[in-house]
Amino acid sequence: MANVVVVYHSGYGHTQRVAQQVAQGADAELLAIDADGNLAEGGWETLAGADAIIFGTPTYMGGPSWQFKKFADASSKAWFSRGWQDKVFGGFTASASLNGDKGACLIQLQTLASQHGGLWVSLGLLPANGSAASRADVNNLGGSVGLLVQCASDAGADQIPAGDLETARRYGERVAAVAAKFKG
Ligand SMILES: Cc1cc2nc3c(=O)[nH]c(=O)nc-3n(C[C@H](O)[C@H](O)[C@H](O)COP(=O)(O)O)c2cc1C
Repeated sequence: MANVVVVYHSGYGHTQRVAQQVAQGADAELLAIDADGNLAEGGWETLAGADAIIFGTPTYMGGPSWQFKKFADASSKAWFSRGWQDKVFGGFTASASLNGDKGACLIQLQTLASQHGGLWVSLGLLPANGSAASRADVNNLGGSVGLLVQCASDAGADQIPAGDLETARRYGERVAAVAAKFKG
């Protein structure tokens, strides 16, 4: 079994709930980036030992939160030593609007993984985009690069649509399965 770590920032709990779903699917360890953009003691060592790393951030102003970006910039230490080379990577983001520029945010996560020489895992699920589709369906937002989650701006994390939560769980499963294949 692969060792998967979900490292995420969440300002108001939405991304945290998604991270929990992804971690459940992947049987992964959760690693929070705090409100100052830092990891708890031992966090970098945990990431160094991972077979797969899944990045999570809310979309703020069309990109990752500044706390996530601080983490991303701090990961340049691992970049210098190629510490994350050939690890498996995935990523997700949550935002309030149906579109909300989540795609632009995900591309930044994919680029971060690529800077590290990682192997990016796509969402791998067909979109539910027929006329009968609803927000209770898996991949109703029609993502492909990674996991997209939407929750209304006045709704709490407990109101994230069921379809998005199930999509999150399945994406976690997929990243873990890919990582296990590479581990052999
Ligand atoms: C500073 C800020 C910027 C935001 N920018 C966007 C945005 O660009 N697109 C969008 O759809 N939602 C945006 N939102 C809404 C959040 O993405 C959304 O509420 C998300 O669920 C918050 O996740 P969190 O609770 O994990 O922080 C923004 C919220 C904040 C506080």
